[in-house]
Amino acid sequence: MNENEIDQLFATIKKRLKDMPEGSYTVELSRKGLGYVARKVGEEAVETVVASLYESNERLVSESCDLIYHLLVLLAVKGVELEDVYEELRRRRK
Ligand SMILES: N=c1c2ncn([C@@H]3O[C@H](COP(=O)(O)OP(=O)(O)OP(=O)(O)O)[C@@H](O)[C@H]3O)c2ncn1[C@@H]1O[C@H](COP(=O)(O)O)[C@@H](O)[C@H]1O
Repeated sequence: MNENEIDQLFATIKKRLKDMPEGSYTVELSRKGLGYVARKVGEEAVETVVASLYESNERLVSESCDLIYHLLVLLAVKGVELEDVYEELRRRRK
């Protein structure tokens, strides 16, 4: 399978949540609970908006990475597969 960066990151996140190694930020985040992870997604979304309006494209790229990472952790914590998201995107394709 031709895995992209997002597929690879999601696989790593799921592995961290399965193995629960110490020192992993993903594990640290998941231990704080669903509400905390969900709030982090909201916080990173706001930071992405601020970067797009008031900062550089470099900052926008950086905040987008934070947003994507935290969204992937949220999906993994909820047990949603990235493939389900891809499928929905394909369903919407015109
Ligand atoms: N892509 C990421 C990634 N993007 C962002 N972050 C973390 O998200 C945090 C950004 O949020 P903040 O700026 O709010 O940071 P913070 O103040 O430390 O966070 P809080 O105290 O508010 O929770 C930083 O600590 C970053 O390290 C990430 N942490 C991990 N990854 C990747 O996820 C995979 C698993 O990482 P570990 O779980 O650390 O092994 C690896 O491939 C990593 O490269």
